[in-house]
Amino acid sequence: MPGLFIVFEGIDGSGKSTQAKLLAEWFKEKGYDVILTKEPTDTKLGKFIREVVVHGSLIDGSKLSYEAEALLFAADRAEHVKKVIKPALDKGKVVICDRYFYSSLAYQWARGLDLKWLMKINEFAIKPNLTILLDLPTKESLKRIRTRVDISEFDKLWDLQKKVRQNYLKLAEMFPEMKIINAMNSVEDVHRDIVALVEHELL
Ligand SMILES: Nc1ncnc2c1ncn2[C@@H]1O[C@H](COP(=O)(O)OP(=O)(O)O)[C@@H](O)[C@H]1O
Ligand SMILES: Cc1cn([C@H]2C[C@H](O)[C@@H](COP(=O)(O)OP(=O)(O)O)O2)c(=O)[nH]c1=O
Repeated sequence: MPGLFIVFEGIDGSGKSTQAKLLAEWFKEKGYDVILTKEPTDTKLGKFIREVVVHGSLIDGSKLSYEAEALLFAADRAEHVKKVIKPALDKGKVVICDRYFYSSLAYQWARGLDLKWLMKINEFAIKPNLTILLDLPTKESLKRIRTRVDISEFDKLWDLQKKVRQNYLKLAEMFPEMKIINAMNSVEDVHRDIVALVEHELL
């Protein structure tokens, strides 16, 4: 049986890591063979990206150009698809991924890069069976991650997150596999809504 590929997307603090873990547990309890993965990956390349791009440039633009950032995320994804995601799907596993190419479209588009170019450099990325967009107001997401962000960066992060949220909502109109879940509810209620969506769309 071919595997199932499920992706979580959303702005920082929308609950992706929390919900991805809960859904992986849910599948495991049903007897499925599940892998839980994320982007940037935990490889040397992914760690490099997190260090140089995410922490170096979350706000003010990194030492790297935005084009170079986009290509780095795409390079990490190429390795991820080829060495982790596709082999697991070929073995019939459920692959749950916290961020995927939609993050590149939403975030690098917000940096002013051309959407068509971003789609081109990610065209190798296999399409998920289901992409879950956890949507919530920027204000709430920033409240949830306030401990992670240096207070001096807050305003610029606010602007970026607002733009990224709008981009995600536009992407949801472009990609039929992307479904919107209200991330404002409690952890349990969001999980319940996600399970209902998975059962309706995939099982
Ligand atoms: N539905 C929710 N309601 C309130 N807080 C939440 C909810 N989901 C996650 N959180 C909290 O918000 C923070 C960010 O959650 P996380 O899953 O790390 O988000 P992301 O991976 O999207 O950045 C964590 O402290 C988490 O415990
Ligand atoms: C995968 C990916 C992430 N990103 C950004 C989104 C996040 O700010 C950061 C990834 O860090 P992450 O640990 O996912 O942040 P969070 O858990 O708060 O969502 O990198 C891109 O800009 N492009 C991409 O292709």
